[in-house]
Parts: sequence; C-alpha cells; structure tokens
Amino acid sequence: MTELRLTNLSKRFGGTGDAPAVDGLDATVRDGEFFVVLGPSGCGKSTLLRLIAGLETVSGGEIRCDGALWSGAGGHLRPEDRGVGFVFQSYALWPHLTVERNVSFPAEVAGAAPRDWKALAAKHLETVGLTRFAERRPAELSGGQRQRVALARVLASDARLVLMDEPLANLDPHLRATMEAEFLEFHRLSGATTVYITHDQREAMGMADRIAVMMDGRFLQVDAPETLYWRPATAEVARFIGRGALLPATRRGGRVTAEGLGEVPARDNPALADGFCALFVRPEEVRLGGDAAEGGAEARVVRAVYRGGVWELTLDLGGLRLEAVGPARVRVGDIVRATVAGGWPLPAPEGFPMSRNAVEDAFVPAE
Ligand SMILES: Nc1ncnc2c1ncn2[C@@H]1O[C@H](COP(=O)(O)OP(=O)(O)OP(=O)(O)O)[C@@H](O)[C@H]1O
Repeated sequence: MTELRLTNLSKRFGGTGDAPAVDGLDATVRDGEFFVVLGPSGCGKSTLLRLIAGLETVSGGEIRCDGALWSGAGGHLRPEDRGVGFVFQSYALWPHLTVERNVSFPAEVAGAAPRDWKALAAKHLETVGLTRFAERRPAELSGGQRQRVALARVLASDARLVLMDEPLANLDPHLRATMEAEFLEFHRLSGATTVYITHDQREAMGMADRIAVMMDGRFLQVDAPETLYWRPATAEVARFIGRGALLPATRRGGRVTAEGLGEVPARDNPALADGFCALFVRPEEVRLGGDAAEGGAEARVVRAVYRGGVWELTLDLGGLRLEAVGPARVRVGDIVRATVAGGWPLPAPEGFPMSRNAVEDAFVPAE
C-alpha cells in the first residue's frame, strides 16, 4: 500500500515578493495509481516532484506517505529513506558503469552478494528486452534503450513509489508511442504508485488513471482523462485540453440556448447555476452535412488541416467560430452545413465573450 497525500503544499523560492512555485496544493495519489501532472512550462511540475522526492524542503503544508510524515513542519525525511524510484528525461545513468551494473547498483550499495545482484540485473534486463546489451555502457545505447535501463533499475530497486519527470521528452515521436506502451507495461508489472509529469497532453491522456492539470503552482482539476476532456471544470481547463469553442449561451432549468443557434442538446452540468454561461463545444460535437430540417446552418470553412484520415476544420457559422472535424476533403472558403449536436455548459470566464461574435473564443492549442 503506497498512498501519497499532499496537504496545502507550498514551495516558495527567493523573496516573499516572488510567486510560489507550488501554491497550496491538495491531492491524494491513490495506491497503485498512474497519476499524471500535466501543465505548461514553469507551472511548478518539477518542483512538485522534487518536493515529493525530498530533494527540496517545503515552505508550507505537508507530504505524507501512508500516513507517515515525509515533509512538513514536523520534520523532513531524507530522500534515501523514502524508497522512491526515479526516471528522468536526462536518463540519469552512470556513464562509467555497464548497463548491468547501472541496474544492479542500488542492490550492490544495499549490500547484496554479487550472485544476487547479477541475478537481479539479469531478470530485469530481460523484462525490458536488454539482455544482450548488459555489458555496454549507456553512451553505446539509443535514447529508448537508455530509458529501458532506467526502468529496469527502478524494477530492481522494488520502489513502491516511482517519480517520472518527462521521461519521453528526448525521444522521437515514433519511439515515444512505443515507449508509452512500455511504461504502462512497466507500471502493470511493478504495481508501483506512479507520479508522472509531462507537458504533452496526448501522452497524459493515453497513460493516466487520473490527470492533474497544473497551472501557476496549483491543480485546476484532478480527474480521469475522459472527464477532463468532456467535463472540464472551468473554461481555463477546457482551453488547455484539446480543441474546442466557447459560445455565449444561457442555461435555464437545465436547457441551454446558444446565442444565434437556439436550443442546443447540451449535456447537463449540475455544478452550474441558471443564467449566462459559456457553452463549450468539442469538434466531435459539430455535425457536418445534413439538411435544414435537422436544424443545421451554413458555415464557411476558414481553416482546414489534414491530419491523416480526418480534416481538422475551423468554421465561421454566422459570426460564431467553431472547431470541427470531418472525413471528407474540404478547402478554405467552402460552405458546409454544420449543426451543434452537443456541448458542455461552463461558468462564463471573466470578460467572456471577448467580442460580440465570440470569434476570438474558439481556440486551437499550440502544438
Ligand atoms: N531552485 C530554484 N530557485 C528559484 N526558482 C526556482 C527554482 N526552481 C524552480 N524555480 C522557479 O519555480 C517555478 C516553477 O519551476 P519548475 O521547474 O517547477 O516548472 P516546470 O513546470 O517543471 O517547468 P518545465 O516544464 O519548463 O520544466 C519557475 O518560475 C522557476 O523559475
């Protein structure tokens, strides 16, 4: 059992005028969970991981593992006493040691007999498919192979809590996809509670049991990937995850009317009060084609990008900007029929809509 509990956790570097790097975080990472912290550069992800590892002291709040205090006003457990495994973007392998000894080194240091640590290394190198590389040095391996050595080392250390800091960031896209599967297999095998940080939402969506969306040192929402995608808590989270559009709308008794579109079959958001709101529409909720009887309207294509199998579109529907996705070839300037066939009403963010026709409120995340 390894449950990690963060309570009002804060870390402030430098003077009191500086914004905290971690700012009053509350979260529980459940036993055996693959917990992904997703956020933009500088939001405090690495600092959070270093706090959990014990490499930084906390400025406020507490970290507890299975109830035992790791960091807080009551004390600071040394990193080496936390029994945590690490996998970093930079591999962090010992360059002068062979692959075998990189894997077995923690066991050697712990005093295991050579026969035992050799067997341990052999077992885990086999698990990650590197048996024939045992005598090589890290410099003689590819990036993916080096990450496998790091995984084998964590398996050999039998850590119950594993911290991973953007471990796939240095790998090319093809290898990343393969390694994602290997990391999940590693997680299944080890059963270790894992905290994995990334700024890559595709990676987060594909790997996480739950994702914490982190911004400015805080968690905005902690939920399963599907929940974050279809039921973001705020417009800020909605904007951060995937593509979509925010339309000015009104909710009354569970029914949602979007300005210029009439009533829309939106999913009900029980957390939302009646009144003015922002209707969040994913590309998959914009139906293309059909006829006037189905309630659609004519829209002009203002952006069309082929994504292999599908076209990613931005549409202008009577002044409303919508994000859509379609299977057939389309060109900028084409007129298509579009129907808003769903949506998720959210509290209107401050200053929303930015303009009367909401054109600025559609968004495509940077890639
Ligand atoms: N040792 C330090 N001294 C002072 N400020 C620091 C220190 N480490 C981090 N910071 C600051 O804390 C904030 C969060 O940094 P952190 O490295 O945790 O972000 P991050 O989300 O991991 O970013 P990235 O994805 O770019 O690595 C930043 O403003 C950073 O400048």
